[in-house]
Amino acid sequence: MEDLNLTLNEKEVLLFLKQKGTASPGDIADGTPLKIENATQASFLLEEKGLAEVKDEVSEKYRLSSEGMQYAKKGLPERQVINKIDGPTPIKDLQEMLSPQMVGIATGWLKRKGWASIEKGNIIPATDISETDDEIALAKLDETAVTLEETGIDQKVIKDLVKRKLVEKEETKSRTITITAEGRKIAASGLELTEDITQLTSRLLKSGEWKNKTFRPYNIDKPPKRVFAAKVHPYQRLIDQMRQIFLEMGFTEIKGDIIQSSFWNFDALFQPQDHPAREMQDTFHLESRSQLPGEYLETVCSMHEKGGDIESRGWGGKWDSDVAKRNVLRTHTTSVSIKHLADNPKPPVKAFCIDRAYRRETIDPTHTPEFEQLEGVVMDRNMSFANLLGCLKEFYHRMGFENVRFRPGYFPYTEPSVEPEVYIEELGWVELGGAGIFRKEVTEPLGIKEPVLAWGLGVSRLAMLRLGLKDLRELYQSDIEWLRKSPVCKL
Ligand SMILES: N[C@@H](Cc1ccccc1)C(=O)O
Repeated sequence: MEDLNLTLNEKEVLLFLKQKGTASPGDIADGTPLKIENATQASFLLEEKGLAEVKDEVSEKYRLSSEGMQYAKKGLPERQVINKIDGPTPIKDLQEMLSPQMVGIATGWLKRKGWASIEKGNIIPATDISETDDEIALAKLDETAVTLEETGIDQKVIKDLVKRKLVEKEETKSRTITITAEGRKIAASGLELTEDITQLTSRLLKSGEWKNKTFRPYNIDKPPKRVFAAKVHPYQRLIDQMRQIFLEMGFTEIKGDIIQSSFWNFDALFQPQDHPAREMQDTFHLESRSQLPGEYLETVCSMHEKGGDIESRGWGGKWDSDVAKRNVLRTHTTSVSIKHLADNPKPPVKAFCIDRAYRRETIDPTHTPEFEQLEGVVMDRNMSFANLLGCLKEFYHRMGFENVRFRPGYFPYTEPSVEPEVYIEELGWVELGGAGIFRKEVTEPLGIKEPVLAWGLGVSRLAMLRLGLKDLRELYQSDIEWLRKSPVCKL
């Protein structure tokens, strides 16, 4: 006998079917020790092995509605009307005899069936008013549901009766299991109601029971379940790669608070207090307030109001320290850079920060209110604009972008300012952030004497390009199929 590894339940079902040929799961449950669920499950397994066939059918049954029951007894409204008259009769008289409602229903059908015509408020009966199919059908039905085959009623006739709400349709699902020729062969080949042992237990060994048991052999043809190895999220992998590049270029990683005072997020960066980026619609403002760093208050205030002691006119107007105290979710990681510089005003400083920033953006395929930035600063004697461009170029080269260029840009805190762009096949030049040399208006009030190169690069943009995504949101949604498909590396 071919080894089919039948379970005890499958054997039960097969032996039952051997006698009955065809049975429902209910029949099997009645005739074996199995529950309906187990009988069903075993039947499907038998089907997979070609020993049985499972068939699901929906059968339609019909029964009279309560209205239908009444008419089956007294006749359809049109029949009741026609029975009451033997010549032209005023509708009004009929309405009194029966009911206005009944006559209302009847008139339509009288016309449709050609049993009567209606003229000037009179019903004039026709000569031939023989029994119609719907009446015959009505007489055959009652409150127990039956199939059309059982009654011989025509499909079209029953449909009309259902539409008239005189008959109700009931759908019942039924499942039958039929043994196949192969199944019969197996069932007849001395099938025993014992189950193969799949696990050898210490109990079986100690008692010696194992000697009389049959063991299920290994099935080496069965395809194993796919396993998915754990891996680092592709976005995290890219972030780690960027981090690694800056570390290798001799930078130190810095971290800062997500909640920043407006002072560090805006004022220390010489952003005027009436700058539109500070508005509610662009920035997440918090109710809490921060203490301001006393040592820089006067210098920053003076820089904003009149340009401090340097050759600058400042923004003019009054600088309000209460505005600077307001907390925000950092709108850029530049707040982390500037605080780090204030804390470390002596050269050299070479630091980067790769972290989240927050802006009030309407979410769409290219905007999310949370996103990552790659921020960096270099402060040292004789640092030049050329050093800045070289540094960024080097980073992008190491990321695998060959063509890098810089377009003039504007930020309130840098001069000159540029926007680095990389060239992507199919897309052309893609802008990837901002960079520049911090203005004296930024560095002076914090006691920084050397030039500072600074940049803030978009990380998620770069990730979209590298991972071939059309929608930024995929980076944050953990779509399991996408994650499984994304390669760990490309060769
Ligand atoms: N903070 C800027 C980027 C930037 C950082 C540093 C210098 C110049 C520009 C931004 O978020 O877009």
